[in-house]
Amino acid sequence: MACMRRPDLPPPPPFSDDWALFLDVDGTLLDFADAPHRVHVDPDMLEALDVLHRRLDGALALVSGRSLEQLDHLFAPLRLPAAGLHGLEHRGDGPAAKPPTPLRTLRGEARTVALRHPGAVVEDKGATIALHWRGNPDAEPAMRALAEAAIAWLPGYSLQPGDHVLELRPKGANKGAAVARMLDEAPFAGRTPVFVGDDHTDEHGFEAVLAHGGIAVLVGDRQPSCARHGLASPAEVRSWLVEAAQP
Ligand SMILES: O=P(O)(O)OC[C@H]1O[C@H](O[C@H]2O[C@H](CO)[C@@H](O)[C@H](O)[C@H]2O)[C@H](O)[C@@H](O)[C@@H]1O
Repeated sequence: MACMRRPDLPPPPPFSDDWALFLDVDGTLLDFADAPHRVHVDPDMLEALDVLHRRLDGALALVSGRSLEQLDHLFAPLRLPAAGLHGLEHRGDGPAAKPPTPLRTLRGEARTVALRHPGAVVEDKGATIALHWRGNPDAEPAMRALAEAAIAWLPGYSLQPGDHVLELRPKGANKGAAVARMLDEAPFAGRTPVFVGDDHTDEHGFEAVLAHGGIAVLVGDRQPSCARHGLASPAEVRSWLVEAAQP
């Protein structure tokens, strides 16, 4: 896949009712906040998502690093199709495996570090754990050191870098595999897939939709990227959705 520096990406083509729309959440639909629970969910965007979900006959999904539980809480009263934990969690699958003991040990140690660095956050998502330092960048070295030491005791786990965060999560699943899985099923199958995302983990989603003849839309200016279309910011994504939802 040719992933290049493309500084000036054109906006996505006009919205089409034959799309299957896959949307990343943080940094795409939502502006970043100092901590995961401090994000604001724009009510106009929620209404637009509801309209577009129905207009696409259900083929609109959230594809996020957050858990399904978090997504349903944030996007309530909507309960959209979704893949959580970077593709690890799918609706209808059984409960995720219990977190291994070293992950629970790490959680305790990371909470101690966070207490020493007010603003740092330990986000426990069950099978995965995210160590955040956006609210206190001084916590980054200690959080990194903890995560890097813990990974040696976590066979089957990998370190997932993100935006001011390092996550420990089971290997294997990614957003591209989640998109491919949904594209095999109704109501997504047979539609033109479109993935909108901002982060490194979204590149897997971009590759999956491009492999199906679809459209990849990068939010922001991270480079290099496989995306061939772009929107400048989450605010621009929200305006784009609200406009597309007009009758
Ligand atoms: O795949 P995404 O939907 O983009 O989720 C990626 C991670 O997003 C969240 O963390 C990020 O957003 C927080 C709120 O703005 C911010 O405080 C943090 O610095 C960002 O990394 C979420 O908390 C994670 O669980 C997701 O994996």
